[in-house]
Amino acid sequence: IFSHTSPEMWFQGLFPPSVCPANANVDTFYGIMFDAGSTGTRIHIYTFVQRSPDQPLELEGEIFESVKPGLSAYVDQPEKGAETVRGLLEMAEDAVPPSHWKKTPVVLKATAGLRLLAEQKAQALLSEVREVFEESPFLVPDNSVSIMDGTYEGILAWITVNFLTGQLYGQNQQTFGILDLGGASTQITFLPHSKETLEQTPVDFLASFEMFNNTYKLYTHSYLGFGLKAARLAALGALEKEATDGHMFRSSCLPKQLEAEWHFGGVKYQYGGNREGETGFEPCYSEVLKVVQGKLHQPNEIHRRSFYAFSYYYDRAVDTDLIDYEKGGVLEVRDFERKAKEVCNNVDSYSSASPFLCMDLSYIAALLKEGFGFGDSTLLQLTKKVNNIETSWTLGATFHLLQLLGVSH
Ligand SMILES: Nc1ncnc2c1ncn2[C@@H]1O[C@H](COP(=O)(O)OP(=O)(O)O)[C@@H](O)[C@H]1O
Ligand SMILES: [Ca+2]
Repeated sequence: IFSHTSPEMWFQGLFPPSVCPANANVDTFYGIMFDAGSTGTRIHIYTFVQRSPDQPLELEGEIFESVKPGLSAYVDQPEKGAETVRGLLEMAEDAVPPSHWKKTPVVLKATAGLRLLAEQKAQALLSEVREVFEESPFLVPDNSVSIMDGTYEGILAWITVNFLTGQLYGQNQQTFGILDLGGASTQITFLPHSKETLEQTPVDFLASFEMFNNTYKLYTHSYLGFGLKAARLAALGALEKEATDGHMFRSSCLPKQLEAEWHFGGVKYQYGGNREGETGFEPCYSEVLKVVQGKLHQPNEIHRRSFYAFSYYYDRAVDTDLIDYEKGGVLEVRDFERKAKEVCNNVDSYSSASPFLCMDLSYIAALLKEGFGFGDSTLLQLTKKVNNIETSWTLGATFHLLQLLGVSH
């Protein structure tokens, strides 16, 4: 039965991979990146292989885990917050072989949740996390625990998506823009082709960097306070008020009879439906419109670029069966508005899913159309994973980290 097998084939199977001559030079590297988001903390453990010293690293796989709530919910209990990081880091001890621990870097970058906290409180949280890192067996680079600048959030997510879809190397590069809708902030990033865009854009919306022997000048901006959950508070009028305690914030986007409370960023809010007044899509849309109208820069060129959208764009599209949770899909901007009408005009029958569904969908429609200025028929690619890797800024950040440490070229 082995007569068709050549001798080389025979021997190949006999060598364990690490001593097999064909693989003699293969090196494995690991990188651990924490995303301390406003609604949750996530660990991404990436595995890379290098087939020979003169070849680039290849991404082999990712292990991903997350916990809720995010660090900012522990604003007055920093040690407890850091414990959530410790729990996730223990997973990394199982995922990375002990022989590699000392050279595997671990980094945490916090986003909008911590940007919104008082400086001192945010620093207290970060310093507790630093202690957890120092006690771990991993490599802790300088400045390994920090709040990330919003500009990087956009650039790094852009790198991730365009790397995973194969746009950053080889011929025929047609990069995709990205739209990320977090809890507290939202990002838009794309590679402008036209000179007009570069001329008409405020300089702090443009960022240049080098990657894989190319120079890119990206349009990118992170809007703090325009994430989905921050937008809920803005729509409810809860951001203008000094004392939120005991005040009931009402909205035409919520089920009429609803009264409930909600915790975000360590603050408790009470909210409810418009018992006396109107409810439904029309009044709701004008509420959320006030949050975005005239507040965002509208680059003309977005009408001619293709965009990937993720985070809450993805989650709310899944919640309303616009796309499949596993497969994602392609939507038009108008699909969000259509769903918003459907949900808002029957808000009571959807309230078991989430009382905020009408408000969230209306906000997404308003953000896309009146905020960024997208057309009704603009196509959005909704994706959670590409080739089984999460479409998160964390991969771009890990590339950058390995480059800084001299592990990759
Ligand atoms: N690794 C991930 N893959 C896909 N979606 C993610 C990932 N991490 C976070 N999200 C999504 O991001 C949204 C929450 O944003 P978050 O990161 O907590 O806030 P912010 O970016 O404003 O700090 C949620 O929709 C969540 O599903
Ligand atoms: Ca995020």
